[in-house]
Amino acid sequence: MENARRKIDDIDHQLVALLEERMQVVEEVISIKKAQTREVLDEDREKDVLKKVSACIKHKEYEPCILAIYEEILTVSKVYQVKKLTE
Ligand SMILES: C=C(O[C@@H]1C=C(C(=O)O)C=C[C@H]1O)C(=O)O
Repeated sequence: MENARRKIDDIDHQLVALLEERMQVVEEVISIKKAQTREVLDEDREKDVLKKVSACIKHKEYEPCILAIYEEILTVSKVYQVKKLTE
């Protein structure tokens, strides 16, 4: 059990770094949307993101789990953008 949990802790460490990196790019998107007065929601882009994510998944049995996580990432990304664009 300890060994498995150590592996999960290590993966979480990597995931957090990548999520922080993703949010930093979202900051760039916020600046562009502000400058171009564009909507936060871009449904076509979201469909494309989810399509690309699905295509990366090697173990198809994990697809529903990973897509559920991604739906949440997209939601949180939009909530953050709306907050930053309205404050
Ligand atoms: C980041 C963007 O804003 C929103 C959030 C997205 C994301 O986090 O990937 C994708 C599309 C948009 O609904 C974007 O437009 O690229």
